[in-house]
Amino acid sequence: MRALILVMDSVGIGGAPDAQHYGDKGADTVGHIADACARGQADSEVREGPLRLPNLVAMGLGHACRLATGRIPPGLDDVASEHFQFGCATEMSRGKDTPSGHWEIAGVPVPFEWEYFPRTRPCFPGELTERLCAQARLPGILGNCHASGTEIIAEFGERHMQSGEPICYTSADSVFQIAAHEEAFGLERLYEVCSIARKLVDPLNIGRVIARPFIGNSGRDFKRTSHRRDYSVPPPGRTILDLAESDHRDIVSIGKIDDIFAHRGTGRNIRGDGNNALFDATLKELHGLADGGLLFANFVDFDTTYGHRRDVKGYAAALEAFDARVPELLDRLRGDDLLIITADHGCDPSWSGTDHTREQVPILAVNANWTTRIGHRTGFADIAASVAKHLELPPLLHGACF
Ligand SMILES: O=P(O)(O)O[C@H]1O[C@H](CO)[C@@H](O)[C@H]1O
Ligand SMILES: [Mn+2]
Ligand SMILES: [Mn+2]
Repeated sequence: MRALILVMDSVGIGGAPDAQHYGDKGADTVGHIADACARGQADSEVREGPLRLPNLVAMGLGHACRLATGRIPPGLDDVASEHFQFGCATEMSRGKDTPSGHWEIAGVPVPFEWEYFPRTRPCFPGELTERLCAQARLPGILGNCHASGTEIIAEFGERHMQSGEPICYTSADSVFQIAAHEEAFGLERLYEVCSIARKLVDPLNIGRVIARPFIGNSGRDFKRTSHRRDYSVPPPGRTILDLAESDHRDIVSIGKIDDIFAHRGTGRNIRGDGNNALFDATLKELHGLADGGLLFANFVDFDTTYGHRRDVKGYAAALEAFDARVPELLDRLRGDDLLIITADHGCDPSWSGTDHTREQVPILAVNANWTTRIGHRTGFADIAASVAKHLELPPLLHGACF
């Protein structure tokens, strides 16, 4: 009896009742990708035609979409197998960011409002910039605005390599992001600057500082590397990971889960460069996961490589690639294991801007002993509540078991 939570980062399914407060009314990551595919607008060298996700659809993805928005997106209308349970969930936390989504999945909705940096230029308070430069011995910073991470390194990367000023930017999330060249500036040096920044933004109630290292020689070929690191504040309550740790369970975190939970209760952490490598790591670690253990994985490419880049074709291909690997996972499950595939927020690649979108998320579950319908859940915390019950851990403060 083990439990697995797989988060497809940003794979929202639309229909958030409060989406209009975020400027996201109508945003629908999976739905709009499926629409573009059906129109033949997502054909590429690696895929073509309608969106094909036979395995996730068999798990109930199409029906989860219908629960959220009232319609099954084109291509996802096959029957769900009775071996699986499906549902959808609205988020209770007010942030549509990665930590808020993951913490809520883990049983801790965010009870407060994050602070955000304004859409001005400069976006960071002068005092913060001055302190950072003084404490980290920097000649200055570049950027100092809201930006897309790939666009801003193309714009300022070369100047950064010459001057040694890191590129600092933010987004609609509560983040202070620092991009620097891995060789010219140095990876360890970047991490050091981020640690200093983390302390400086603590009193400002900023959720994360993010190191964004890149390589390359010019604006035309700069490429971000997998050495990204997130400096998050710890979750504001006991998560399913904390419960499992207190009970000495075997815990494995895959990908950036470890950073998102500020290394609390995250057990053995395995990194991987891209969704495929993360899937390999998930399969490998599942093999060694002890009875009563918990595996928590994040698949970041959907969000970082396609959602924020507003790359519909790439996102469609990434969904199909993930889907194609689902049977490998199902084959390796034991009869009494619980698997939940879900998401933390949306990032509709057809939407304006480059930020996340407020959406509902799918809950696709497999557990041989379950017959209950998951249906429409208020709050992602029902996932943790159900995992706690399954693993025979004490109940969490929030959430109701499916
Ligand atoms: O544009 P990039 O650098 O990918 O940044 C994105 O990634 C951040 C953290 O996930 C988000 O806040 C968003 O701004
Ligand atoms: Mn995310
Ligand atoms: Mn993101």
